Amino acid sequence: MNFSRLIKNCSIPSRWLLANNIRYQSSSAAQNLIQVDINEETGVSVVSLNRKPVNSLSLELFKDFCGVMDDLEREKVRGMVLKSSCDNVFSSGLDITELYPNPSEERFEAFWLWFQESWLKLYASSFPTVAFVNGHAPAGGCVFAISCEYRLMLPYYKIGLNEAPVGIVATEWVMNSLRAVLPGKNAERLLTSGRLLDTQEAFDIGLIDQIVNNEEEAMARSEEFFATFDNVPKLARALTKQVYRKNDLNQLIKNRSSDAKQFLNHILRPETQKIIGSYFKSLKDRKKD
Ligand SMILES: CC/C=C\C/C=C\CCC/C=C/CC(=O)SCCNC(=O)CCNC(=O)[C@H](O)C(C)(C)COP(=O)(O)OP(=O)(O)OC[C@H]1O[C@@H](n2cnc3c(N)ncnc32)[C@H](O)[C@@H]1OP(=O)(O)O
Repeated sequence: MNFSRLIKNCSIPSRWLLANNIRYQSSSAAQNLIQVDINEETGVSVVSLNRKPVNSLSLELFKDFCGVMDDLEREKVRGMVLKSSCDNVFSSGLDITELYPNPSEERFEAFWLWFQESWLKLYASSFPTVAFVNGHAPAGGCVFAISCEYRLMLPYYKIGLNEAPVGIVATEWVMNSLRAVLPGKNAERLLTSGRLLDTQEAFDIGLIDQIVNNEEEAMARSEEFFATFDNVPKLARALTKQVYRKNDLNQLIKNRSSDAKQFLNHILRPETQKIIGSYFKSLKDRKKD
């Protein structure tokens, strides 16, 4: 695969307003990896990640997610609630089988570029976004949540960026998304310790905005959040958000290719493969105990 062509096809245009230049083709219509439900009355769209059993994030899921985001931009939805349709898990993060054992360069580059693209589309979406964290949200799952504008979470689950203990160094755009939600000191501690916080701890440090007890409450709180923008012209709101987030977006847009190469080099290092391998084995072994 020609890497520079792939980058070009995936690139956000220089205006960095999001792009319809990626031709979206559902990679997995039969698998239905993302479910979308638009409420015609309220204009709110509920997007459910649906890759059983734990919403691990694969290349196909990222592609489908980008397609859904393009559709919602075209539909001019009033707001989006991102949730999971898996029991107890919002998303278990990147699909470890995309990282281990020794992924092919071609697959990995495509995987990483669609991950970047998913983040760009979510982080710069013109419509307001709420993450309803209705299950555990480690690593890449937390990245999805912190890229939204508002976070609601059910009690007794875990959220955080546990990349470091898994042998992965979070990339700068992920760190920037966290810094946008948490004051510097707490963000750095969360990243360097890789600690997963329970719902109450996440609320106490401001990683999530509200604790909700069920989906009904989550939808009511989301509606309240969307209503705060009802008297704001849509374009002014969208541009304000995008200009506010411009530095974070540009950091990735300018470095997409090197970001992907750096991550691939890091993942393919024998020491990294060894750490991810034993982590993955421990996940599997947990079940046998
Ligand atoms: C130089 C470097 C530059 C840049 C680096 C950049 C960036 C980083 C930015 C983002 C990076 C993210 C990295 C990741 O996301 S790595 C993934 C990390 N995820 C985790 O650590 C979570 C692992 N999973 C769990 O803890 C539990 O599964 C969970 C609590 C989510 C759910 O528990 P539950 O008991 O309900 O289910 P399980 O029995 O554990 O799981 C069911 C089966 O699913 C498999 N599984 C779980 N998670 C994953 C995964 N992430 N990928 C693939 N497979 C996964 C699990 O093994 C079970 O499989 P079977 O045993 O049934 O075969």
